[in-house]
Amino acid sequence: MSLPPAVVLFDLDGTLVDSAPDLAAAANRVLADHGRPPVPYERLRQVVSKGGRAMLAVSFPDLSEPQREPLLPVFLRYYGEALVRESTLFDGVEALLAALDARGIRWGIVTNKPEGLARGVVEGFGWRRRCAVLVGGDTLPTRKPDPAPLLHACAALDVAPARCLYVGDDLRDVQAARAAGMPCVAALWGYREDGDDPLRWQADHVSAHASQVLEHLP
Ligand SMILES: O=C(O)COP(=O)(O)O
Ligand SMILES: [Mg+2]
Repeated sequence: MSLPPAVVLFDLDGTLVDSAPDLAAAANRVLADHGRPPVPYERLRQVVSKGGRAMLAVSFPDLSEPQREPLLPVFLRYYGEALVRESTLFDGVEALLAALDARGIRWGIVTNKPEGLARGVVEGFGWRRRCAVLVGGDTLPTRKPDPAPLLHACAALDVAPARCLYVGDDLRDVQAARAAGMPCVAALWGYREDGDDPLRWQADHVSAHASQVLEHLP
């Protein structure tokens, strides 16, 4: 009996989309509102895959977490106003997605970005019809590193986790995949802070370029 076809699930920021320019612009707009100078782009870029709260922590290190919390909806609103202005695809991503489509391999997105914003990015890159499933950070009560979003995507596509491959650029992506029983690839082309070492994340595979992902299909 042949195996059912594989499905590839992707993290969004730092894996498919280099969204750092638009997210950094939103963070710097919040800083400007408070009369503060912009934070260097390279510093903001490092923490994009750790989410909006991490970007605000880098931007307002002197504020406590509760003090920063009201800034999050403002940051997300600014980002939503300019979602795919400067964001681009990482090298090799479009070719990878085209190869998956050509082979009839379904692919989808499981991100911690709020679903509405993620949907806007999907629309912005013209993927609406191609992306088989989209799970955002607020789709369910829990998000990565919890495995629930990955399992939700599997259920939506009626595929077993073991027949999927999850590709992500952050430790929590690998943790979520492992907890879901899903093979995973750590994407070395994504966002990292000094001290983050994807080779120690216990991913099944690490890839330096999107073109290598196909080699790891389950
Ligand atoms: O918005 C975030 O928290 C990061 O998004 P990601 O999960 O697509 O890297
Ligand atoms: Mg990411």
